[in-house]
Amino acid sequence: MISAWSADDVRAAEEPLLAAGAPLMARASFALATQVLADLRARRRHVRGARAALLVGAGNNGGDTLHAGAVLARRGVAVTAVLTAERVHGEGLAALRGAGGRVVELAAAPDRAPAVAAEVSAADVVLDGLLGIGARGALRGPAADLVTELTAVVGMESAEHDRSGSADSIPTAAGGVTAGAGRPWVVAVDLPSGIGVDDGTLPGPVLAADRTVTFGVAKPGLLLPPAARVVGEVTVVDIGLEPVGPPAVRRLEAADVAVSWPVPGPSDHKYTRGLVGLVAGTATYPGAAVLAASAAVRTGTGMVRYRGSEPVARTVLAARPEVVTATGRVQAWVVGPGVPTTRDRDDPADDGQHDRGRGALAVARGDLPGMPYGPVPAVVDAGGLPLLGETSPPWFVLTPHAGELAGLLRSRGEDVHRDDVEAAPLRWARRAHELTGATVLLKGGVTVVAGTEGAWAQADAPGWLATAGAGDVLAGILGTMLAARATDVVERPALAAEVAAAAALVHGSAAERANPGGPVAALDVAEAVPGTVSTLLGLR
Ligand SMILES: NC(=O)C1=CN([C@@H]2O[C@H](COP(=O)(O)OP(=O)(O)OC[C@H]3O[C@@H](n4cnc5c(N)ncnc54)[C@H](OP(=O)(O)O)[C@@H]3O)[C@@H](O)[C@H]2O)[C@@H](O)CC1
Ligand SMILES: Nc1ncnc2c1ncn2[C@@H]1O[C@H](COP(=O)(O)OP(=O)(O)O)[C@@H](O)[C@H]1O
Ligand SMILES: [K+]
Repeated sequence: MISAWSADDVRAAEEPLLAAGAPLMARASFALATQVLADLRARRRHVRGARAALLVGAGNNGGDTLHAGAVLARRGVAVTAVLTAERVHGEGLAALRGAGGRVVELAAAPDRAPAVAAEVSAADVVLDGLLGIGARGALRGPAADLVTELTAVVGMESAEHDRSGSADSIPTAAGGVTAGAGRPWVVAVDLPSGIGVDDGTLPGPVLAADRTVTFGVAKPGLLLPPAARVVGEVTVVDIGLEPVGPPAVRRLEAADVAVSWPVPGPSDHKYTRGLVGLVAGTATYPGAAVLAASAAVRTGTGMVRYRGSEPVARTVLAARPEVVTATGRVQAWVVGPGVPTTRDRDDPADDGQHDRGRGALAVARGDLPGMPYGPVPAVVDAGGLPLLGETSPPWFVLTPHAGELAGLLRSRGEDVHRDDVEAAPLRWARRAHELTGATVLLKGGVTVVAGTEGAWAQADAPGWLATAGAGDVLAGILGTMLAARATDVVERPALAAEVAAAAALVHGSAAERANPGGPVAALDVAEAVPGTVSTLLGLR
């Protein structure tokens, strides 16, 4: 698991260490320099003679960068520091000068930004030390001018990396092109300057990194979209920080999902494994029912009970003969894939699914006295979202994409559109959780989950997963995972968010497995789930 703490929590963790005289900046800058030297060695034969450009801001982030630059200069790297503020970290500057580094004072001559950017872009490696956790809002002044010029020269996309990463690395969510000749390797110091440290927003110009060397612990902005696209490979270096309190954002790794996977034992039978009830598909969208049912079956449910019109049920059974249409006990409901979003009960395209969906959600909420089958978790997707009541329990997991989330929020009085959600996914997922009470899984290239305790950000899927029906597959996977742990999820509401994050990991990993490095169809993703799960379980 990768855990990220807010800027305030990091400062609070630093305080006692600094008071005790711990050399945090020395540790941070030495680790940074060591990583930069390793990257240089990997990219060219000799470190000696390589050119490094340091982008230096007013604060300690610039201090880290200057100290690291001094280490590089002593190893024979030709180091130039571009100072974007009139006052920068004094000790760091003295160290760099003492090691033979060159200094360019951009703050004194801001109109030189284009010429300085051209020089910086000719370096082998650029260290972005303009802003760290002290960042407030978009980059301003000479730092903003320089980054704007640089992004025009070197581009906004970061380089492609090995997705597997190393033990202390977070695989990138970016993708993109390999940093080739003519484009410097960009290393962000603590974080790419100008990202929203705690919310992952991109309020202004940001130089996309190939690697981020972050100190002590990850910061939320490194995991969250859209900033997660510009962080490159994240390397967390230990400087002795131990934040107290829960992390703000977490990311599950495969091994985390493996340890909590419910593996059936000799005393299990289909009713103990969890039954999924599925209200999905209409005559207009029968495929969604097939996809969700296939995914639920392939994730290892005890049984799928399908609820829908007879022609759609026949289509589902033709694809998945394991599915049952008889009514009975259900441990988790999936409501809404392939169901139209209209609120009109008389819509002929509705096929009766709105009424079935409302009924299922009432059972899942535990609203029906005398009904023995609730409360149980529910996945509420697509056309199920408008069926929600004013408030929902946290064991309901809503699975909108950005457009659907904006619609849900508008229906509750927020003036928000798809673009707003895409610019600040965590903020709006949280808002939807506050307004509805439900756990909210917001789908996207990085999937964000907001629940009763903290948030999750999963970046497991290749871009190829952005294909019709992929969301229906996720709904089926999540339904099975919730059904298997139904009692726990209802009793411990925070668990719903963790299971949702785990489902996003399984979904993304299955997409990668279905056709590594190439296009996938939604049904192929469902078919790849059993193999994905056995590979995960091999990690136990
Ligand atoms: N504490 C420690 O010992 C350790 C700290 N460490 C390192 O320190 C970093 C945090 O350092 P920090 O607190 O000095 O803040 P930092 O991010 O460098 O910048 C603040 C400066 O930037 C300015 N500024 C703010 N927003 C701006 C904007 N949008 N555009 C332009 N300027 C802006 C702001 O000016 P102000 O807004 O206050 O006028 C202020 O001058 C941390 O990320 C890590 O790298 C490690 O070495 C471990 C040990
Ligand atoms: N750029 C991307 N990279 C990786 N996964 C993506 C990307 N865009 C979307 N996805 C994933 O693809 C799925 C699309 O779901 P959705 O939009 O509901 O499609 P549909 O309604 O057609 O099933 C989601 O799980 C989402 O997280
Ligand atoms: K930085």
